[in-house]
Amino acid sequence: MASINLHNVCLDYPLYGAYDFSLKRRLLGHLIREKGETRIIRAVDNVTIEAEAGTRIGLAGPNGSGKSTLLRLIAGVYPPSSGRVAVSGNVVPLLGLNAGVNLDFIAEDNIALLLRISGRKPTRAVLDEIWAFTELEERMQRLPLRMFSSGMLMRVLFATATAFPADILLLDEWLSVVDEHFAEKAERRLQNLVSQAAIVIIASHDQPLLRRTCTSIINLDHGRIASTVAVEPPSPFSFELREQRA
Ligand SMILES: Nc1ncnc2c1ncn2[C@@H]1O[C@H](COP(=O)(O)OP(=O)(O)OP(=O)(O)O)[C@@H](O)[C@H]1O
Repeated sequence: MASINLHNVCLDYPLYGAYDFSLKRRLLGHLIREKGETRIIRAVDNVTIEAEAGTRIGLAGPNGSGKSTLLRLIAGVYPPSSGRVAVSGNVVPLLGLNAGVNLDFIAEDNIALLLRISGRKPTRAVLDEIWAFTELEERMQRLPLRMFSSGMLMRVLFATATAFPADILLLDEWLSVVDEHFAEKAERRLQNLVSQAAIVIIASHDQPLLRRTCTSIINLDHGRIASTVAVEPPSPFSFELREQRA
């Protein structure tokens, strides 16, 4: 049974030498370093979330409020600095362009590697289906990912990550780099995957998307949960009204 339990979770990013970039500080060095200077950024601050099968959570909040970091914690990319993270079920994370690929490897090898990491066998049929979904030229399969544009790279990552259903689907806002045609096609495939997944967590600035897809929206602010809002399912009455008007 799929579940996610985060209990009082914090994530601190260490800032290695980040205070020494200014010229003044480089020249004056230790002389101007204030005592007790913070050398971390707390990106996620004391967050508790419980999700069971059927939960669809939207993560909202301004830039830098901790949405992506929270998704990475759930995906196991980062361990928490404190608190407890317990996730059960197979997780498909769609977390962005640099997630888990080697840009020097050719596209086909990257796809095979990503499939193996998620416990799937990269058979010829699976690889062909994924490549057909990308709509990229056949020959590009044998080119290193370094030669792909952002949108092309996203097509490859999206097609691979969504090739199989997931228990837990984690989505960061990332479809922005693909063109309109692929975005429409991707949203259809995504909605299909969302409907099959037990738990879905989406980080986005797109409120209508969150309201269409989620059962609740968590608003983050400086890494903390500022509020949690339940999303009302569209009432059958208003649907009937709309149908009658049409
Ligand atoms: N690798 C990193 N090293 C240091 N600090 C980081 C790192 N990644 C993110 N941060 C910091 O952590 C905080 C949260 O960032 P995060 O990317 O999780 O926010 P976000 O809500 O997803 O933002 P956006 O809406 O812009 O995507 C920010 O203050 C950011 O500067």
